[in-house]
Amino acid sequence: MKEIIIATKNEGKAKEFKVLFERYGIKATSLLDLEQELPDIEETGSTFEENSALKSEGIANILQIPVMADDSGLVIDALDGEPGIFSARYAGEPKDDKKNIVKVLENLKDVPTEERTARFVCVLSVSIPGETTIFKKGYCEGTIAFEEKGSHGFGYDPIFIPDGYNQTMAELGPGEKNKISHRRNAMVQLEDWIQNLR
Ligand SMILES: O=c1nc[nH]c2c1ncn2[C@H]1C[C@H](O)[C@@H](COP(=O)(O)OP(=O)(O)OP(=O)(O)O)O1
Ligand SMILES: [Mg+2]
Repeated sequence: MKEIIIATKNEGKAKEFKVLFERYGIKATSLLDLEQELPDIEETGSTFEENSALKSEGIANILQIPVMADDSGLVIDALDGEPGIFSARYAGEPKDDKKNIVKVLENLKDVPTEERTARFVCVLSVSIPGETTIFKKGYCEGTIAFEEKGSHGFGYDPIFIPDGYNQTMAELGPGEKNKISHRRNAMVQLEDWIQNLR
């Protein structure tokens, strides 16, 4: 079976990539699956693209094989785009999904439904040693709920209601999420590259 390394230590992402790549007959291996302990890469960039490239290039340079990375986050209009690239550590270190959700709900407590628009953003980067890194960006539009609901997924899924639904991403579950997510929307743009993977 063909294999791709995903430079992530996020269990939720790793799980989704396994399912998304399985459809193409490819095994997605995350850093959580590797015996070799790889360094935590500091996300010091100022864009999703820069941070994704730091991860894919950093790990590709060490392993000397093709590596994909995902830098993603939640962009909320009423918060001028926050938490954005700071989504993982919005409520401080160490990163904590639950505290991040509490902080978003608190910041939006006086914001009415029609002004709670937001989108998930995912930038995928693929780095092959000796080649230029390629990027694909996917979005998922929605609104921020007034309370958390649902137990599937990870991160901000319990407070994100995708457009066209009246349940949160965490209520919808993986089958539906993998049809409409920002991650899926970025991945479909990589299909040609994926087909040529050896
Ligand atoms: O589908 C999603 N559903 C809910 N929340 C999500 C999603 N996608 C990204 N997010 C949130 C989680 C985290 O707060 C941040 C990603 O931060 P990001 O740096 O890309 O990932 P991370 O540090 O968790 O793992 P890693 O860098 O090892 O891939 O955006
Ligand atoms: Mg990260």
